[in-house]
Amino acid sequence: MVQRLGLHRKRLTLTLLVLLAGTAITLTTPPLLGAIVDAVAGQAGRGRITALGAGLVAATLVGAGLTYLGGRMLVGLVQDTLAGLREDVFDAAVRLPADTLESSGSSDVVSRVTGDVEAVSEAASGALPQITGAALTIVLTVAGLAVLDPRLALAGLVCVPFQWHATRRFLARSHEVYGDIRRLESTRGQTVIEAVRGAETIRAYRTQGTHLAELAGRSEKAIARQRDGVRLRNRFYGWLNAAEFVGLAAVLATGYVLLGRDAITLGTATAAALYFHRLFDPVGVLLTSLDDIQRATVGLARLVGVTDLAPPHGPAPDPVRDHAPLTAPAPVSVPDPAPVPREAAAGRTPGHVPPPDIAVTGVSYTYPGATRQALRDIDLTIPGGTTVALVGASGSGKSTLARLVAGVGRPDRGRITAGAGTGSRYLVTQEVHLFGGTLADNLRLARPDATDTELTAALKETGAHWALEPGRGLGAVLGGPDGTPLDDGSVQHLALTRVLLADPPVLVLDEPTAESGPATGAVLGEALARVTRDRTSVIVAHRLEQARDCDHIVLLRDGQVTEQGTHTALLAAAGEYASLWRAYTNETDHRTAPGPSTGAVTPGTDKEH
Ligand SMILES: Nc1ncnc2c1ncn2[C@@H]1O[C@H](COP(=O)(O)OP(=O)(O)OP(=O)(O)O)[C@@H](O)[C@H]1O
Repeated sequence: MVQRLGLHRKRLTLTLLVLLAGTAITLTTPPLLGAIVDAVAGQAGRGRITALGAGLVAATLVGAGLTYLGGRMLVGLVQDTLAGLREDVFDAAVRLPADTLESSGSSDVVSRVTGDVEAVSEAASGALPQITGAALTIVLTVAGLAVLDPRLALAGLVCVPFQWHATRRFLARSHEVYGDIRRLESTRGQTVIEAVRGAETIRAYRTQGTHLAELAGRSEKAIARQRDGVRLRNRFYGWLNAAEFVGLAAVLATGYVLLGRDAITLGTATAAALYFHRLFDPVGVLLTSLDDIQRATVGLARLVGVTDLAPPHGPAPDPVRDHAPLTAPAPVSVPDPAPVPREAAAGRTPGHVPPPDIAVTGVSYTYPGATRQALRDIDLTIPGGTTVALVGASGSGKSTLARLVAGVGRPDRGRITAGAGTGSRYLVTQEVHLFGGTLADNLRLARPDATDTELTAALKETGAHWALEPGRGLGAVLGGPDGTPLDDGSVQHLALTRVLLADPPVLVLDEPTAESGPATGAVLGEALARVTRDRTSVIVAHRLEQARDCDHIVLLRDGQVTEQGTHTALLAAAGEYASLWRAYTNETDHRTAPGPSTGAVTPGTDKEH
């Protein structure tokens, strides 16, 4: 912030000069009033009194005008600086590592880029000009009071110990209280967002009561802490009022004594009391602004926290080491996150960047807070350009391994490499989103510079002809309140088309083919075959049919690899995969619609990661 203000040094100097001039001119009014009192008491001529009166009016008008102008200039300067800060924060937020976003919760980041920016913005545009004006007024008024009569200035200092005590007590507690308030508000927001996102699941499991109770508990905690904040402020203001009372009483009593001894004139005593009274406002503003400053520093700390978390700009990081950053701005569960290397995007010939080998060496992983390892000592080699299917019962670790390969999260032990620092990995998760906007907008998320012809070609290549039918097309608005709703299968079809546009060398797909609508299982299967061509792909295969068509199959159980090989080899080995396949084919023989989940226990798709 200070660095950004430094960029406008000349503007800042001019602003401070205008404010200084305004304050200095305004401060001539008490001595002018004192001179009028003396002129009246000494029965001076009407001409002198009129001249003094005219001077008073002129000083008031010019002082007020300059102070107003200086304030406007300062607000403009601060707003320009804050606009830059907002851009920095937003830029950093969209580059946050995906697992950082997931572990801190999206509402925390949202509250940082909205509530916290707002707190800083309010303080900077409201409090900062006031504080600057107040500080100038205090310095010049105390100087004026000392020039008028140092004894009266000393008398006024009686109020300082009261203000000191009040401020120290306030500062000692307020940082903690305001920090708590913002944190509690953010967890309350998180509960609401989670409940809205998981509304279907909550209804299905009839846990509305538990969620409401949790929300009520969090709200009560936030309100109780807000009450503490109000109490703290009230006590602080009470002490400030007492300080003003004691100080003014001391100045008036000293003036009375000095006047009695003829040491000062009535005009000087009047000017001193006016000067002191004039200090009330700026001192009050300065000390009560501490309130805003405290809230702003809490907000600023959280904003800087966001910019510190984000990886620095520069060459695209290797997602395995540095986590895959998000490319789309909003939701946490953005399905296709990793950026596309420029060469790949520009060249866009499949295989332009040679698909690298993937090596998984001794990888173990435990979710934060979990007691059981989700993955144990996994060793895998996936040759470049081949497609590997991960199969296994629900909870065996397929999604966890897929996400680690995609660079979302780091293994606790072991390492995963995908070529020597080559390009990025592209993840399509179970939660594919339709973003508000046209079909073209939704596709260009993967490659912003794609032409309409390229978008159309990609749709045709993945067999998404339904998207180009009359009444639809690239300009059709999808998602949002005015958009055409799309079924899950079609949304996934578009996600697969995006893969083609992004053209990543490594592709990770988790549950990419839930069929529905015009995008049937067969159509999606063909699209999948097309998008995995010429890349190294890892597919979480929930239906064994998908696994059969892959080059290599890896069977997981309890976080460990129990079998691996081609479909034919695994059938010949007559092990666990072979019996799963038998069970699967028997079952599909008895059904008209294809396939159950390989997750034999619970095939749920609303599991949260
Ligand atoms: N966010 C999480 N926090 C804690 N534990 C988790 C989390 N996600 C998954 N797990 C646990 O890690 C283990 C592996 O889960 P994972 O989702 O990788 O299995 P999966 O084989 O993909 O299952 P499914 O077929 O149901 O998607 C399971 O025991 C699961 O309960």
